[in-house]
Amino acid sequence: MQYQATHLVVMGVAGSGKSTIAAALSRQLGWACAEADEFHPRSNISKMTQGIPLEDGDRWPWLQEIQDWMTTQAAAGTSTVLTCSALKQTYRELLSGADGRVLFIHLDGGAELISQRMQGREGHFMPPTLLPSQLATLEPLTTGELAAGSLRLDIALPPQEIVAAVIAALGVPANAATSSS
Ligand SMILES: Nc1ncnc2c1ncn2[C@@H]1O[C@H](COP(=O)(O)OP(=O)(O)OP(=O)(O)O)[C@@H](O)[C@H]1O
Ligand SMILES: O=C(O)[C@H](O)[C@@H](O)[C@H](O)[C@H](O)CO
Repeated sequence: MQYQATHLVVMGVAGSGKSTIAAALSRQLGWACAEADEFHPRSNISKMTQGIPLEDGDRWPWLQEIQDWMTTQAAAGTSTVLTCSALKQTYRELLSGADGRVLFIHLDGGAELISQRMQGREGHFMPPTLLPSQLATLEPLTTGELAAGSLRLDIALPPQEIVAAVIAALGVPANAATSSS
């Protein structure tokens, strides 16, 4: 099947490096970039800021908005890079309903490393105390999802190696990926 657009959903728990990797991928591929956190209603941000984990009911309308955004971009022939936790397979199924080819890039790593990174950053609404619930909710990519082209990458690698691995796996035409970092 020929797709008009590809959507790379950079997924994983809070603090796994989604924003860092998505920004670099978007820069190198020249694709539009969006942060799923910008689609959350104020009530979701308020909950998380208070250290209260989101539930399915908080996430469905938010995920639908993100799916709609991807479809709008695809209608204009625009490929995208998105950050989105996409913790459960059912959430990924909803996102995969967007027009275009939807691939997930799971930034996978251990609790200790992610916790250290969350504690090392400043000015973010997400408290490190929510990491255990994020990890408990996470459903790793299934063999079916991996066979369909989604990828799991180890966040112990430096960002430039993660980005290079994604671009190599995508097999994008040489003119779509630039050498700038
Ligand atoms: N591969 C990496 N190696 C070293 N440090 C990294 C790597 N990826 C991200 N970081 C650092 O880890 C911290 C968390 O990364 P980032 O904010 O991109 O995660 P996130 O998944 O977008 O978080 P959130 O979902 O909570 O917004 C940042 O300080 C970032 O600079
Ligand atoms: O599904 C969720 O619980 C949320 O999307 C969280 O993962 C955060 O919004 C994000 O990671 C920012 O820290």
